[in-house]
Amino acid sequence: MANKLIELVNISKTYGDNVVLDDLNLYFNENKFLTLLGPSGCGKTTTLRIMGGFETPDTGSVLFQGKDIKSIPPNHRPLNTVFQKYALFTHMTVADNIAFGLKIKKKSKAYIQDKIKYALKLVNLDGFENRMPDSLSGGQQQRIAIARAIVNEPKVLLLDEPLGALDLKLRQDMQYELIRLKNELGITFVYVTHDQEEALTMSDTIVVMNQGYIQQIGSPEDIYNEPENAFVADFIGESNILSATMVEDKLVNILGVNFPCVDTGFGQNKPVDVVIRPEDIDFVAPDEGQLKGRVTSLIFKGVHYEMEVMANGFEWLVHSTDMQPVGTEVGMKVDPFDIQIMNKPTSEDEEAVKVDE
Ligand SMILES: Nc1ncnc2c1ncn2[C@@H]1O[C@H](COP(=O)(O)OP(=O)(O)OP(=O)(O)O)[C@@H](O)[C@H]1O
Repeated sequence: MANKLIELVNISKTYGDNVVLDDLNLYFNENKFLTLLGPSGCGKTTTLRIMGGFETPDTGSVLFQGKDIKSIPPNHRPLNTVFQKYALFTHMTVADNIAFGLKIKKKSKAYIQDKIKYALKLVNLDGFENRMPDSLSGGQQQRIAIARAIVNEPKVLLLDEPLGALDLKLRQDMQYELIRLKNELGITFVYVTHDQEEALTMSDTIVVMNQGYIQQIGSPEDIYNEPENAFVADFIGESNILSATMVEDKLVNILGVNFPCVDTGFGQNKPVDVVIRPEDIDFVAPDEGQLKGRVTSLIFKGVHYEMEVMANGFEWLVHSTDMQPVGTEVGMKVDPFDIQIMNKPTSEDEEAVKVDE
C-alpha cells in the first residue's frame, strides 16, 4: 500500500461559537488530484489553511509522511499554496515574482534563471519574463501564481478556488491545464472548490464536506453514481431524491410502486432515501411504465431536453433526447441498477446533511 502523504487526525477548529471543523479525519496518498468540495462556509478553506500552516487547529495533528508538521511554518512546509486572488507583486516583473521565494532561499542566479524558464514553459507562458502583472489577463496572472509556487518544488500544491475569478471559458481551459500540470509534475494537488462540475472534471478523489463534516470520499464516479446520502446526491448533479421503503432485499417501494433494485442489507420495510438521476428515467408508452404521469415543463438544453413529469404526486425531473411536449401522458421506467438506495440520516446527522440554500 502507498504511503500516506498527508494525514489529518482528529482536527477540530472553532471560531467563537462557530464549530467549523469537528473531529475531521482525512488522509491521501501521493500524486493525487484531491478536491475538497462543499457549499460556502463548510470548512474547505479552513482545512486547506490548516494543511498549509496558515491556521492552527484547536485539536488534532497534521502529519506529512507520518511526521507531525505542526511546528513547521508555512514557508518551510513541503506544501505551497495558490490562492484565489493571485497575490502577485504588481511592482515586480513576472520573472521577479517567480524568483521571489528562490531569492529568499539564496539560490544561485543560474539556478533561478533555469527555474523561471522551466516554470514559464510549464504554464505555457514562455517569453513573459519581463512583463508586468498588470499587463496580463486574469488567466495569465493565475498561471504566474502557479509558476511561482511550482519553482519551490513542493510535494503538494494547495489550490484555494484558484479559478474562481475567471470567466467560464477560461476556467474550463485552465481546468485542463491544471490536470496536465499535475500529470507532468507528478505531485499531489489539493484543490478547494464549491463547483461540483469542476470537481467532477478534475479530481481523482473528491471529499464532499458540509458544515464541518466529511459526507463522502470517493472517485468522481462513486460520488456521482453512488452518493451515500441525500446531501451528496443533491449537491452533486441533479437528482430525484425521494423517501421510500425498502420492502426487502432488491425491492423498494417508491410512492406506492414496487421497483426492483440491486441493493441488499437495508432490512425489511425500512425507511430509506432513494436517488434516481434524471438521465436514468426512460419514457415508454403510458401503460407500459412503472409510473404513469403527465409532462408539466420542457426546456431544451442543447444535448438533451429537460422535462418535469408529475406522477404519483411527485414532480420527476427527466433528462432525455426523447422530447415529450408539455401535457403529454407518458410512462416511465427505471433500470434496477439506476436506483440508488441510501440510509436515512439519523437525527444526529440531520443538521450536517442539510443543504445550505
Ligand atoms: N478567521 C476567521 N475568523 C472567524 N470565522 C472564520 C474565520 N475563517 C473562517 N471562518 C468561518 O468558518 C466557516 C468556514 O469557513 P471556510 O472559509 O473554511 O469555508 P469554505 O467552505 O472554504 O467556504 P467558501 O467556499 O465560502 O470559502 C465560515 O462560517 C467562516 O465564516
